[in-house]
Amino acid sequence: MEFLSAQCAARSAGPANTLMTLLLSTLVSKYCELSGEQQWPADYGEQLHQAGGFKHDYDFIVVGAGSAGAVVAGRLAEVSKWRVLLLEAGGDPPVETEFVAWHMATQFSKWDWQYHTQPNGRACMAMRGESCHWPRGKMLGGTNGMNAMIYARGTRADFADWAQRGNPGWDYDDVLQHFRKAEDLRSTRSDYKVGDHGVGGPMGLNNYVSDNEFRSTIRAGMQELGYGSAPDFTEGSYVGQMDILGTQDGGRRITTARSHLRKDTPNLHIVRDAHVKRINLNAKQRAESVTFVHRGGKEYTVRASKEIILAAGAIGTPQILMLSGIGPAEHLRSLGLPVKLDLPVGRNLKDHASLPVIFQIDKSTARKPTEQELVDAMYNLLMGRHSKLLHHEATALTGFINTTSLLGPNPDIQTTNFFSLMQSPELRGYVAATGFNERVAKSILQANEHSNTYITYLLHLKPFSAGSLTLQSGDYRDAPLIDAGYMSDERDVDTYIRALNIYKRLPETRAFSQREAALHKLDLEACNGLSYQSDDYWRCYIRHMTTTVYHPVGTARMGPATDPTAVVDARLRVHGAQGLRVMDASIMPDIVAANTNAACIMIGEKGADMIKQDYQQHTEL
Ligand SMILES: Cc1cc2nc3c(=O)[nH]c(=O)nc-3n(C[C@H](O)[C@H](O)[C@H](O)COP(=O)(O)OP(=O)(O)OC[C@H]3O[C@@H](n4cnc5c(N)ncnc54)[C@H](O)[C@@H]3O)c2cc1C
Repeated sequence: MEFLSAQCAARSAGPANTLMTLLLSTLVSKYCELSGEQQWPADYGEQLHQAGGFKHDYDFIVVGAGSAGAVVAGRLAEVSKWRVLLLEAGGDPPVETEFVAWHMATQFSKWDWQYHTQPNGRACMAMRGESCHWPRGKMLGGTNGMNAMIYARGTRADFADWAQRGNPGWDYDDVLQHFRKAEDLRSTRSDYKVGDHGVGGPMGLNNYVSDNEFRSTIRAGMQELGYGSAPDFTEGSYVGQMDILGTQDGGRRITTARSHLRKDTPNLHIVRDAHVKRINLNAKQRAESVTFVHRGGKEYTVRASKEIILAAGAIGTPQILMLSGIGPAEHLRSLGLPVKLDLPVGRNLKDHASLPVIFQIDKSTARKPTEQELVDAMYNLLMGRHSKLLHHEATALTGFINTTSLLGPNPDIQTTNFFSLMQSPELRGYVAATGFNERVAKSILQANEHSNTYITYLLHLKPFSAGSLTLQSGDYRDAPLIDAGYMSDERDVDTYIRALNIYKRLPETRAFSQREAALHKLDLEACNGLSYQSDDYWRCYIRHMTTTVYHPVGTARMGPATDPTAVVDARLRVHGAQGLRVMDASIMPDIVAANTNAACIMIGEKGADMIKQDYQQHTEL
């Protein structure tokens, strides 16, 4: 009572203040329940800290608890006689990672590695310093903890290409069983053909919760342009607009840390805040141990009797390999690092670029979100009711189109959609997180000043352009140098021009004109003098507005020993080394024509199965 009186001087004879106090303490305890330490497996780091060292060696050490690494560690630990150690540089995920509406909230926080690309005058030119921000998750669950959760496997053609490059066992029909092993399709819609998706696996998949009716405008507008809808994207041989599946259920995110790391696994030790510096190879190139820094202080070296598996992602894995002396010899020598194995680590970096196309809509009917709506959303969430925070406006609907042929089976552009009410805080958040320079940020927000806004992001699915990743020093704390490579091949610019010429016609459709849609002309200093919407204008627009859609892959590419671009073989073993494998986005021979998380989960499942086969172990649950 005293507390309330002091805060708001409410006159209460007693019962009102008592109830108010009860309400506040209920809200606080519900909030604390949303995300607590008890949800995750124990941190072995405390025991390590107390003991000052490890009590024994491990059979397997997995580096990185991300989309693939958590799967690998969880699956290996199913063999109860194996001792498995999982080292993760981050800690437990924050509460915002739980709910889909906050999927961008961890960017630029301590749960994000916060990488940036090198400016190169070809792309990212409307960003501050002409550099794109590349967020990567630093937590249990890795980037799966901060991603937009879209679940799409990739096309049959993607995996046929992987196999044809000399990687037996990676054709679509081979990898399908590993996708399905992880999957638990929870959607009750009739869209999904029985048997196409796995059921009963650990990773829950469902359609996003969304009541945003603008989805039907997008579907109708695209239909008028000749691009219809599709029920599912199982093999990627579909094109169309579809309500995609997500690694979430009812608006709550599911990461591989949640799906694959079980709390009651005594033979799996997980150490958080364990920043791996290097893998130590002996004279016979056998990976013997891992050296890491715990909690920013004490350094430990821990031995693996069987294998070490690197799953630190497309940036972390090549960095650790190079710091361990595995990489391009000349580059390592230039930094004074020892050369153990001369391999093209860090080359062949591929990413999906993303290009926002901005429309003003609903000029006469636009409205601002109210504070009351935000409060209601939080209150409903805490009370376990239907809440806007469980909605995913951005990606509930996704489109895949082929820009060269309306009927072409393999898409070259994917779209995700972002609808904002007038003067929306979400749009301001997006502009800040993407890192647009001041002039362009202001110009984007102008589109939202007096109207609602619709942004469609054009993702270029099969880029020819490739970049590279190198070290800036031999210090493990220094972020690597990233040349994203975007638009270094003119064919990628041409694909984008074709896509822009399709999407610029949306306002002409009946569906969009009913919503008073107009393409928003951005204030791009370098492009303003060019004829608006000409190919030259679009070229300039592309080079300025291109940013990442966060899918880097390929920096430790899979391929046979005869392939001079390959780092690991088809069983994911590092060429020339023993007891060392890579299992994460780095191994992709080429980027899949879909969001990359599903393929990373599959790589983790397949990689763990290959290890079990090699040691002739079967899963014991
Ligand atoms: C904002 C955003 C949105 C995205 N949206 C989608 C989407 O909707 N759908 C989709 O399919 N994909 C999406 N992606 C991409 C997808 O999430 C990634 O491709 C995938 O998570 C990569 O998995 P990984 O296992 O290779 O690496 P990660 O999941 O990044 O795991 C690597 C782990 O290793 C740890 N690590 C790194 N270095 C070290 C070190 N030195 N020592 C110890 N630990 C280390 C990291 O902290 C991390 O936990 C998105 C990505 C981002 C950033």
